[in-house]
Amino acid sequence: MPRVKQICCIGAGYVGGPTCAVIALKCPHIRVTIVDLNQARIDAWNSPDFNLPIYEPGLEDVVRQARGRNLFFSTDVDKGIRDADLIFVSVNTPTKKSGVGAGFAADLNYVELATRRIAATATSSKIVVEKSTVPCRTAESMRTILDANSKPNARFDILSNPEFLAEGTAIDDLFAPDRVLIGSLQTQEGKEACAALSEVYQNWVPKERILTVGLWSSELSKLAANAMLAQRISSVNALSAICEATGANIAEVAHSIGQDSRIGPKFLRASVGFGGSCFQKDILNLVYLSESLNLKEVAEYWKQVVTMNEYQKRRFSKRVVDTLFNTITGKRIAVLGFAFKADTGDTRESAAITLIRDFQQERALVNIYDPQVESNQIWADLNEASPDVPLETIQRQVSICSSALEACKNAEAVVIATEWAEFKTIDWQAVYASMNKPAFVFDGRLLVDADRLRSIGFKVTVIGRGERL
Ligand SMILES: NC(=O)C1=CN([C@@H]2O[C@H](COP(=O)(O)OP(=O)(O)OC[C@H]3O[C@@H](n4cnc5c(N)ncnc54)[C@H](O)[C@@H]3O)[C@@H](O)[C@H]2O)C=CC1
Ligand SMILES: O=C(O)[C@H]1O[C@H](OP(=O)(O)OP(=O)(O)OC[C@H]2O[C@@H](n3ccc(=O)[nH]c3=O)[C@H](O)[C@@H]2O)[C@H](O)[C@@H](O)[C@@H]1O
Repeated sequence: MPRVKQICCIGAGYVGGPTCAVIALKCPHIRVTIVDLNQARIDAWNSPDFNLPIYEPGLEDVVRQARGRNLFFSTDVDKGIRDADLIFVSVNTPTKKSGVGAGFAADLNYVELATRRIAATATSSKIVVEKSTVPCRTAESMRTILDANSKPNARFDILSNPEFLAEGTAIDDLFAPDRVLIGSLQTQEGKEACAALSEVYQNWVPKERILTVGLWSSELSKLAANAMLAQRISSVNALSAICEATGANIAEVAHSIGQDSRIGPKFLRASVGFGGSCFQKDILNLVYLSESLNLKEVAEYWKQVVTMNEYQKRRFSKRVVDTLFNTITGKRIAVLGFAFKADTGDTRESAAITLIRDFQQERALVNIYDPQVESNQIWADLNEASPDVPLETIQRQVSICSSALEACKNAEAVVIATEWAEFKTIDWQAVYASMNKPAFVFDGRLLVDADRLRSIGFKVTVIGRGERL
């Protein structure tokens, strides 16, 4: 198998952009072109002042070093495909909104369109790599489409190479991944294609961290990893409810169980609920797969992880209402953080959206502050969350603020929805002085020093702690 010289990545999103920018940085001998149908997105990747379409610590530096050298962004999808010997398919795979499997199955329309485009355009042999998260055996459908539509002389090898980066730490994750997973058919050609992709990663990833497995194992491992990570959060959040009812402290419980080396300390932080574009979507995908395989009990088991997450969000907003004397009508609530986690501007499935919708339904006034999320994104998300409420009505109830201090002014309560580091160092004394009394803080992220805030005068409620205000 010849060495990979040109890579094309279809999809310039949160995964395709950072992943292939890092490949370009680490492999100066490979020409990497990232293509997308979305002109605005490509323009942003190409912007002279590096005003990139996604916020990710360290990303700008990578793009500055590689762009124009061996990293290119383009809307010319066909040229990208034609020139490449290896093509990543890194398009979105959202949950289906209608038709068979609506609400559970992955919408593979974008993967199919990209695959058809490859078949229609390629005039020489290619390695096609599934980077998107897809249901088990998607590679088989891709093969059928490619075989039925390919031009003479074009032969395709299909690999699965799921991505495990987390937003906010994408560049660190890509520089030093726990593992790179490559799935291939166990044929001679499949193994050679796998070796060619492995060689690309070996430019910076130690060989022992590159795992090569069968195609179906690789596809399923991605869904399984996300399901198990989300399951840990739902487990710890379920325990947080018990803590609140008993006086135990979830931070102490998580620390105690995490010291067991079989459990480990990571990913045990109780929260207002997990968000992000993938956990819920991938679990629902696993639920759908299990149901299609007639594995009803397995489907129910995984579904409970999502059910618990919904319960956690509801439980938190109810606690806010209960604590504020059973009504928040006409009261001003400052929500600090709108992104689904810190260090990203991404709001997909953010718990903050559900909380704010609940507060709107209770007819509260809401002030929002987030250091990275753009106002138009916040309005779009709130509009989508309450499709029956006109945007003008939402905008009469909700204000977007440019600092935490501004958001908290004249508020009855502060709700911490995202764990941005800057919320730890707010001038809480000044916040207290500017709020109505009694001034409440609801910490949904185990972020603040509750005792210090109480000494200032705040009444503090922390997720997973049931003690006095
Ligand atoms: N966001 C994340 O942190 C992670 C996402 N994933 C998976 O990676 C995949 C991509 O996710 P994101 O990058 O977040 O999605 P995204 O929505 O940010 O980006 C996907 C891009 O693909 C483009 N696209 C769609 N169809 C196309 C076509 N036929 N030709 C050219 N461009 C096309 C869209 O315009 C969009 O810019 C999904 O399957 C997701 O589950 C995996 C690991 C992490
Ligand atoms: O497939 C994907 O999209 C990615 O999904 C997650 O990454 P991401 O969603 O970007 O971010 P996480 O750090 O996993 O956080 C997800 C959500 O869980 C929450 N969380 C995380 C950890 C924790 O202990 N508690 C907790 O509530 C976060 O605040 C956030 O809302 C996985 O961590 C990645 O490995 C995976 O590649």
